[in-house]
Amino acid sequence: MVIAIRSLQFASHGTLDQHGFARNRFWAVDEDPPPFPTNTLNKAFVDLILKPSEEDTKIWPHSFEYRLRIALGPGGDLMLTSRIRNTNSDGKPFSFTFAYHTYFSVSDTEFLISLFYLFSEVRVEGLETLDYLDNLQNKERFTEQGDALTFESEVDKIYLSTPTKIAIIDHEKKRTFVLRKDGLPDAVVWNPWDKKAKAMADFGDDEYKHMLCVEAAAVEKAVTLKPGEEWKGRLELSAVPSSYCSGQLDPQRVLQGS
Ligand SMILES: O=P(O)(O)OC[C@H]1O[C@@H](O)[C@H](O)[C@@H](O)[C@@H]1O
Repeated sequence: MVIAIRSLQFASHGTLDQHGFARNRFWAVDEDPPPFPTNTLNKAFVDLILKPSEEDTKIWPHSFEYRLRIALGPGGDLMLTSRIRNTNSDGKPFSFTFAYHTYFSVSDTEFLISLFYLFSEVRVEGLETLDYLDNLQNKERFTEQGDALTFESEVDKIYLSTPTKIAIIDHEKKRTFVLRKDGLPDAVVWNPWDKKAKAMADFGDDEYKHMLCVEAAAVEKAVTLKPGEEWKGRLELSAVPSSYCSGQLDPQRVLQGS
């Protein structure tokens, strides 16, 4: 799994370059972060901080502190907590969009034809029937139809008002990634598929078959902070064993399970 932080802008949803600048900067270790409102039992964590450089303020004229805690739970769960504070001294608010750009390694996103039926090895559950903005169609709004999401071509969608829990079910690997999120109402689902993969310099031609991006995000409505205000966006990722019988998956177990 690969994670990049897209802030203070998701993709082209703003005035900055694609995905903003936070992901391309060197972060410092935050030796003395302000306490978290709720204490976690996780002992394995690192706190990082990003403050704008002079160059950054030329492209985004605001002062901020972006704190990121990366924590590992005892079972291998990964917890990412971002805290962004407006430290402007000129009294000005600022707005930003955000996404945790999480790439998941999956067995095969393509449809396989088995002897008796057509099925996909990889499905996403939790987003069915929701509205989404389609990045491939000028961010037009549509409503998802049907059951869990499967993949047979390029996809680049921003699902809106999503539940706090989303599952990526990998039949072949018998593994489910569970995303739990807080403060991040949207979810981006992205796979470049074959043509775009070939056109991307940092992406292998066939890698689209074995990856899927499902990203906890705040895109449709930008977050606005007045000076002194802080925003928090949290993502928890776990990988749990999953199986299915007779080709049928039990989505309720995945979505309602712990
Ligand atoms: O290659 P990048 O800049 O990390 O972006 C990859 C993709 O990331 C997705 O999150 C976006 O929705 C896509 O539009 C974008 O192409």
